[in-house]
Amino acid sequence: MSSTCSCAQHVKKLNQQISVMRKEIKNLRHLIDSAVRSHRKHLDSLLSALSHSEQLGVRLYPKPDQKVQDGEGISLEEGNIQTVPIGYISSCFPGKNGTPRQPGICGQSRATLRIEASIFNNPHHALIGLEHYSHVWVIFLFHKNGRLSCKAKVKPPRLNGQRVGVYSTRSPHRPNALGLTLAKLECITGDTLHLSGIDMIAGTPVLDIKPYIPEYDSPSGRTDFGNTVCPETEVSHSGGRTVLSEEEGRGFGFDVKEVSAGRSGWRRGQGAGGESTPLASRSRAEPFEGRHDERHGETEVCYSEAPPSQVASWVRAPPVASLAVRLTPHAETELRQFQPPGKTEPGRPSFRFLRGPEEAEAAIRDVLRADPRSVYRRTRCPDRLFYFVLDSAHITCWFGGDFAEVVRVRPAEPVPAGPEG
Ligand SMILES: C[S@@+](CC[C@H](N)C(=O)[O-])C[C@H]1O[C@@H](n2cnc3c(N)ncnc32)[C@H](O)[C@@H]1O
Repeated sequence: MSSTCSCAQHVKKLNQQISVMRKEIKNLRHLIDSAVRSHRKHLDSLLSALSHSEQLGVRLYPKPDQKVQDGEGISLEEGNIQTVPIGYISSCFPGKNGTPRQPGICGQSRATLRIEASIFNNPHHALIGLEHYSHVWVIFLFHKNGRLSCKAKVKPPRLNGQRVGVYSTRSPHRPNALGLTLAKLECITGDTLHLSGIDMIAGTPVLDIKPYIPEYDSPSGRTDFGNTVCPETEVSHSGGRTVLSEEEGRGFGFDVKEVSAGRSGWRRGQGAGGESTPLASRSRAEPFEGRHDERHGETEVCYSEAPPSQVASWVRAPPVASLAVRLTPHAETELRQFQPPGKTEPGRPSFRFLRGPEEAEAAIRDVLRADPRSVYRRTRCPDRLFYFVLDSAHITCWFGGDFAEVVRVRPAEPVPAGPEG
């Protein structure tokens, strides 16, 4: 009897211990789950930061609470994409120094883009029909930005230290670090695009290519914009509206007189309560005078004939002047030593992209005319020598008040081959 009793007690005790252990296991599971979740979140943000900057093609794992879609866990609907470069730029600019700030600065700047075989079974098939276009949009990643930037205001070099909103500029330092360049399509050979007028450094990962179609992409090529001045184009508002005082306007280079003369300016399309003024529905062809409102210190200006598009005046009339460029006779002689691509006379360097010393000289002049120095270099250390590499030439120059002089042109170190080349 007593042995049956102690046995039952023993079983009861064991059951109690098992139930305690079950609870502990459950708690541990909870702890492990939440640790995994938080590590995943951390890992996700690290991976997305990496994928934004240098580690292209990194797969984002599904978030713990996110539905797995297409086996990838990446939701287009939430604005997430997995970027895979379709190719890498090979360009005559191996580094950022001296690379034009916009494609229009240096028409001779050349590059090639080979579509990766890993993207399509037949990469050249993806280019069929593109030969009918003269220009292409290149969408790329600023992979050499160093770190991601989320600053709302930036200081574009053309504004010489003044800050403006990042989205009013083409600064490389922006969230998502995407660049957009309109390049000339020289020709296509197989799976490779030959481009000119570029502002991308060698090794730039390209995410997409689209044909440039003025009928779609340029307001002057489109008819669907109609003849009205859209209220959204307004810059000057007040009371729930953005106010740009005359002084601020001038700070950014707007000039009322200039505007009245119909050359450039900003306009206001709505009244104080947001109601449309006659300006908002004014025809492009109708003349309209610039006005200054003394009470509010605001300026309301309209083009005498509204152009198809409007551009901030600092783009066309930057506070930084362009420079006169000259080469010393010694530098000129050194430049003449360079041969066009494919020529291999012993003892003389060859270009990889540029067609010869004349084209290189034109490119050097274009690059320097636009003053490629950072605002810091220009203002804080103007007397320092400036170096940049153009194709296979290493250029040394110095800057005076309103000129740049090339003093030396030497063969550059060979550029490494592969995606970075
Ligand atoms: C001002 S951005 C403009 C690029 C493009 N046209 C745009 O508007 O998006 C051009 C400058 O970006 C820099 N750059 C070019 N390729 C880059 C890359 N892959 N990574 C980081 N910076 C780059 C060069 O210094 C170049 O002068």
